[in-house]
Amino acid sequence: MTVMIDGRGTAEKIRSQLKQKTEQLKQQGLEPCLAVVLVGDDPASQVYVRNKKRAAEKIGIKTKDITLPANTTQTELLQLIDELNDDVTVHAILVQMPLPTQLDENAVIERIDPKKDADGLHPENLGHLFMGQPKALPCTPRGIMVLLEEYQIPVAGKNVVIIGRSNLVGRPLAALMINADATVTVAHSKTKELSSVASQADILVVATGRAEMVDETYIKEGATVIDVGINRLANGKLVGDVKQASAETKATYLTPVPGGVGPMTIAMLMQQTLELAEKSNN
Ligand SMILES: Nc1nc2c(c(=O)[nH]1)N[C@@H](CN(C=O)c1ccc(C(=O)N[C@@H](CCC(=O)O)C(=O)O)cc1)CN2
Ligand SMILES: [Mg+2]
Repeated sequence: MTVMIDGRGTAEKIRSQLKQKTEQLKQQGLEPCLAVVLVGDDPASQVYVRNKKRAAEKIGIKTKDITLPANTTQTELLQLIDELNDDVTVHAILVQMPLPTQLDENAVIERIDPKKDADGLHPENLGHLFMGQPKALPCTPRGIMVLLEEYQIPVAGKNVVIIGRSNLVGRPLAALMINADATVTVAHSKTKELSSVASQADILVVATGRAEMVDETYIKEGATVIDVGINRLANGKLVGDVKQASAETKATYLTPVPGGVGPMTIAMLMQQTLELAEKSNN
């Protein structure tokens, strides 16, 4: 029997707690505000940004919405970020990724004031995380840790294999897992004998961006499998990086797609916005 981890339900529970928290902050005269920056017209990004604004609105977090054309220059985007950094009414800044190819994502992230880093992706915040003293955290990895906690799945001393080494998921998740006393392997496209490496995992996290790449041959009997992938097939169906039916023959816990990790990313973004607002002096 596989327990399906309910990310949607967990995210909803967190959001209702955050709503109360927001009301308290407002009573204290603090109006939390998240700046949401979207460059270009990538349809998936438009959906994610809309969902983020909707989540903020439901919780009572104000958003400052900025949509820029696809041909925006690096100078223009950096100037916008400088303005948001200087705006005392803005507590958190989010730049939706990916950016159009003419823009340098790392330089953009680096320009955000680390104290307003809603996504926790600024090198200074990643540095704190890797030193075991986290401040702002990347939202998807944080959401994964919260789901494991929610389902009381122990991490300390466990073998964790993460497939994928992105700055958004794999690398920061490795740091969070190390900080939680796991034994961590980060595998990727150049890893030899990948299915054999993966099948050592008590907790297998898959963030490859390759639809249904992982089947039961990658999974140890009784493992927890966290599927970070979101892939839309030609027939319109949304699938993860894990073949779900096949994983269910082995996994004890499994995150579905949709309704697993995705909704937690947005809930964590909301939580971080409130935390940054609270830590600010305005
Ligand atoms: N600045 C950022 N850019 C990107 C991030 C991020 O955390 N910060 N992550 C991804 C996209 N993303 C948020 O931005 C995101 C992706 C998916 C979901 C989600 O809830 N997915 C649903 C399915 C939604 C659908 O139908 O398409 C689910 O899994 O249930 C939330 C956030 C890249 N860019
Ligand atoms: Mg680029």
